Amino acid sequence: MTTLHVVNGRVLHPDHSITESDLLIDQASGTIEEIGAVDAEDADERSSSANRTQSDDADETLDAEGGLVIPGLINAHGHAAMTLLRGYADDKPLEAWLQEDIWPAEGELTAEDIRVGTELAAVEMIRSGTTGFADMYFEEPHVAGVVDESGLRALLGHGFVSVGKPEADARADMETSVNFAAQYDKVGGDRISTAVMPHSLTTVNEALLREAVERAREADVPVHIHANETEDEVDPIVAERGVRPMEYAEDVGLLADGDFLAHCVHVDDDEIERLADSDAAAIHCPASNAKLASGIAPVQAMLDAGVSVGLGTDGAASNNDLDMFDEIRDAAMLGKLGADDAAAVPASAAVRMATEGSAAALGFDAGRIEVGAKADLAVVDLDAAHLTPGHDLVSHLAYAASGSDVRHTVCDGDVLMEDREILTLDEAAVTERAEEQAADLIDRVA
Ligand SMILES: CSC[C@H]1O[C@@H](n2cnc3c(O)ncnc32)[C@H](O)[C@@H]1O
Ligand SMILES: [Zn+2]
Repeated sequence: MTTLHVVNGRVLHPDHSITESDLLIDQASGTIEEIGAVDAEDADERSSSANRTQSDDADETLDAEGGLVIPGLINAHGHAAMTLLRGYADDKPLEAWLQEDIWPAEGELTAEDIRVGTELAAVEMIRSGTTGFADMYFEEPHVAGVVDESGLRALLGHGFVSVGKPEADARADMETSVNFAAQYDKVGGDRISTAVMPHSLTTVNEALLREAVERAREADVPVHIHANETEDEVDPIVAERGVRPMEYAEDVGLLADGDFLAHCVHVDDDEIERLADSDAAAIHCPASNAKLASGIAPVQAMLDAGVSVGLGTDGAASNNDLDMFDEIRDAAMLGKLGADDAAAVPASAAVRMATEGSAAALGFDAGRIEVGAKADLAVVDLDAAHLTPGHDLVSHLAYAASGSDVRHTVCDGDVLMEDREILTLDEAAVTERAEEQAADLIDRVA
């Protein structure tokens, strides 16, 4: 058994208590084997040696001295390759942003753009302590290649739309989504899983939506979709069908175990109850919802009702970064504003959303530091002025820390970043290539 020892740090446990503990990780299974109390003499000896050393029995050691070992953050909704469109179109509401800027640019995307944009996203995520993500986009086999190479964990799907397309093209798009999900689920291990991904309740027609859901059930994969993001998305459903979107979603077969719905901003009490009574999860995207002025999701009400809630950045073009620490803070801040209650969405709840909540939504056996769970974790360097004094480290995670405080990132028992150096991707080459590829894309759009 090859092992990774994470030593000398403090560990954030699932109940949010914190102890000085070491972790023993089995790299073959990628799981946490032991969480041990620290032997003081051992700790002194180890901290004086190199950061990650080959010990006598050939195991690796990762030094977390002065750091807090937390579950790797999980970005449960996004469009990774949209990093290439970061800052390309800002300060517009969703519909205008998509129609006037984003969709025309996406019309020019090549598979290579998507590969490069996803690599850029992977660098950004690893750097900021994100170990797992969901991706709804195009050319997903190329996204899977980047996931494989980067060492991250991901749930991937081809997003499809039917509006504005001939029926045959829309059907082919849906087939691509179903086929990708069926072929790539758990391909080469358990770091890659999939879902069928209709874009939204309003951009896919009812017949194709029903069929896609049925096909997802046959393939034994979940469905991921945007829902109730703006009022403009809710109103036509109410006008045409006389029911609100969550009732329509249930009617087409959605809200089953494993399904997850991005945004859920404009949900009324009945819809919150439907979500709570279902086994589906809502993915809160506070920064994107704020930037596009879509609204403030009733997150505390959803949590109170028992809805399973995860956290996501959405794409980098509506955020404009993939730092989940920002997202945690935004969830807490906007949760309070939305509920008009400073006690709403406390630090602990926001951190849980980005860890256990997102893991549960995506079906990852991660999001918690516990024996038997996947060894997906980040070490946050606490030795910084903005994280001093250390009265309450969960408060710091939510309100004071940022992605740049992450020192090490580990996924599936493998070290992806050590001492702020990414080991699985060449960061300088990725960013340089992304700059060129983005410029080339914009030239093609013009
Ligand atoms: C069909 S692949 C995914 C599709 O979604 C677009 N998108 C990005 N952000 C949002 C959002 O906040 N709401 C709805 N759709 C969004 C993305 O540009 C792709 O076209
Ligand atoms: Zn989205």
